[in-house]
Amino acid sequence: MVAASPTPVRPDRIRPIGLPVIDLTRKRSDVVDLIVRASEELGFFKVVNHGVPRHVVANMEAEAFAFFAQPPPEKLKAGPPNPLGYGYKNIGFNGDTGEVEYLLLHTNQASINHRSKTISEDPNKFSCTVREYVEAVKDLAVEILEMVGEGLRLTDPKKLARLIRDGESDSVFRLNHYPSLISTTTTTNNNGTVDKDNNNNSSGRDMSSQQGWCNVVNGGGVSVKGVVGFGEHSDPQILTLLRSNDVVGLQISLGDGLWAPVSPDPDSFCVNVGDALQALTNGRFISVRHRAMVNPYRSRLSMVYFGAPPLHARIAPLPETVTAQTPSLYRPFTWAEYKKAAYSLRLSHSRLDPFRTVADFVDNDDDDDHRNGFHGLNHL
Ligand SMILES: C=C1C[C@]23C[C@@]1(O)CC[C@H]2[C@@]12CC[C@H](O)[C@@](C)(C(=O)O1)[C@H]2[C@@H]3C(=O)O
Ligand SMILES: O=C(O)CCC(=O)C(=O)O
Ligand SMILES: [Fe+2]
Repeated sequence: MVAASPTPVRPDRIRPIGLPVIDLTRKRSDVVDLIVRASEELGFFKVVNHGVPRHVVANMEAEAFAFFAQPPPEKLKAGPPNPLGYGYKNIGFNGDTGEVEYLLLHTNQASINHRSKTISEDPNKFSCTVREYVEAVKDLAVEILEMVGEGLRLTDPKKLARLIRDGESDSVFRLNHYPSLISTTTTTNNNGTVDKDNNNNSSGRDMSSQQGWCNVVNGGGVSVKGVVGFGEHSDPQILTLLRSNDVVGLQISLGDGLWAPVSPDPDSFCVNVGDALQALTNGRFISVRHRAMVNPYRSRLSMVYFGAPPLHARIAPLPETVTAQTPSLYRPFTWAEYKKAAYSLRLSHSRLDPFRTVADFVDNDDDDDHRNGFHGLNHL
């Protein structure tokens, strides 16, 4: 019997492109235009001079690194994720995995206080640090959404921002740690002497396995290997604000197997349009597909705020985005309904498709057809 040859996987290609960086201290009307343009064209931009105090970010980063540096038994006390809590390698409930460990928290203060008890030996300090960070980043997300409201010329320009400002908002906060592939690295410190960096692979797992490796062709057309930390997906919420340390890893999908690396800048925030904002804008803004790769040499830490509406909030295309030429693409749904559907699907799935008004094409089965332009018929 002849063994079937494996289906060839088209290698992903890396295409470095200039991604939008928006200085929030520029003239407001310019900032509004730049935000709208980036959200329409890519669903992604970076913001600088954002006003989130440096010490707030530094304190959060220190707490996160301290947590992940602990031995596995200590970290496991904060798990398993339900989906909140400490998780390691498993993402969601449907078999997705990645070379990542994480803490997923609800931004509700009672929930943070409760979770902190299993996360830190000084739960008060941990919960205060998270509260300060989440408040500051939420204010930034509110500011951006108010500008989106202005840019879209909404009759109530603050309508979008109110969804995440609401005391009952279902926003979540995630700390992702991508240990480097080597457990001990040597670096040269300021004195010119050599340091051993043991903070890198503290997950206690065997990182030598080749699972999760994929072929990647870089800009010069040379095939290199990359390890996926957090696989391709879009974020379900309204707006995501991500800050990472100065280690490269985040990539934005340009479609067709092309990936744009995001250069790391600890002083900026990356902003992703999420699925809910794509629906609210009737498809005018794009919910960006992205992924995170593991850096072979240095551990990467990302701190991610996902701004979401309250569970009972109704999501439907805003009337200002629906015209005779651009009829409503999505049926109304509540955030609770959307979240439930999201958790029933795999990470890479197109979660908005089942909410489209028109009979459409989706490919939410487990093969790789969506990468080849094949689509199956959706609920007719
Ligand atoms: C596989 C899954 C993990 C996820 C829930 C889901 O079923 C599909 C979406 C995933 C995602 C991506 C963005 C955020 O990191 C996240 C918290 C979210 O809201 O949707 C995760 C979910 C998760 O890890 O629990
Ligand atoms: O860590 C990153 O850079 C990406 C993480 C991410 O996309 C997520 O947590 O949803
Ligand atoms: Fe994401």
